[in-house]
Amino acid sequence: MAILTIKELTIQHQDNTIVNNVSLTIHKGEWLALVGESGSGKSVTAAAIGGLLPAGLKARSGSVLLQNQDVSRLAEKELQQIRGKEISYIFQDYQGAFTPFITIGKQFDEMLKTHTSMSRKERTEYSLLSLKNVQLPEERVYKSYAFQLSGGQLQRAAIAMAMILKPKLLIADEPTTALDGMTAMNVLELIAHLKEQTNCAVLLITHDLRHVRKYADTMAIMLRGEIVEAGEKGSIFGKPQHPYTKQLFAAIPPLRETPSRLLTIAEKEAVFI
Ligand SMILES: Nc1ncnc2c1ncn2[C@@H]1O[C@H](COP(=O)(O)OP(=O)(O)OP(=O)(O)O)[C@@H](O)[C@H]1O
Repeated sequence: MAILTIKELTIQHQDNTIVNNVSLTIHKGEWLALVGESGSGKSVTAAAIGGLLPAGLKARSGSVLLQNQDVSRLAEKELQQIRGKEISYIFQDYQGAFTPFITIGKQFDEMLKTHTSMSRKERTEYSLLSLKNVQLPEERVYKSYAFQLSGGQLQRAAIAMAMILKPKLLIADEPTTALDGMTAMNVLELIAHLKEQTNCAVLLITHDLRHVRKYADTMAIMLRGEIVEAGEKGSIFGKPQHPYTKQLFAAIPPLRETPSRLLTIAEKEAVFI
């Protein structure tokens, strides 16, 4: 079942076309990786899905269907209902997921208060459970402010919050770029685990082809605002068609020459393919 269908989406900034005629489909439980050079329009496309286009950018044509609902036609108030509940985002800037001077617990509570009819007790219990589910010390994190947590902990908390309402689609825009290799792997493992638990669809924007190789089912490659190639990960890695895709794969560094005994298990797993 298709969860997200983007049809011929074109986004403009003044007279510049930023995203040109982009079409994409992601099915229930599917993990799609969107890759491509910097500035190719990946984040703008992702932002358009939830109606989060920055000021000055405008969808000129096309549609964004969440199942059968065209979310590109919705007013901001309706979009607010959908964001968090049906479509959730996590970003590279995990600090930005939380308001600095409100405890993490209070922010979880507000989210549940806005979107569910849970009682206060249920909300607290469910928030604690969600934090525990992402392997955080739930009582402590619940009472903490964002600045009291490490980067890895904060990204886990951001993921827990993004998943708390069991969205149909999780959009992860370079969620590991600001994290060290080991923490990045753990965060992706966590997303994979939550995806298994909820069977949500995942749209992952990344520059790291190791992560695509390991986690994605399908992939799409963007170049200068257009999708130049899309399909099953295996067939694209096995037989890339577009010259840009070939160039992208050719740029993957060869296996590190570090003696294997010096690599930790996580690093071994993370070695470029
Ligand atoms: N608010 C804005 N106003 C004008 N142009 C913008 C704005 N936001 C993004 N752009 C332009 O849109 C284009 C696509 O940007 P986008 O952030 O989607 O690229 P990207 O593929 O996600 O890049 P990266 O991998 O570096 O994050 C870029 O040329 C960028 O300069």
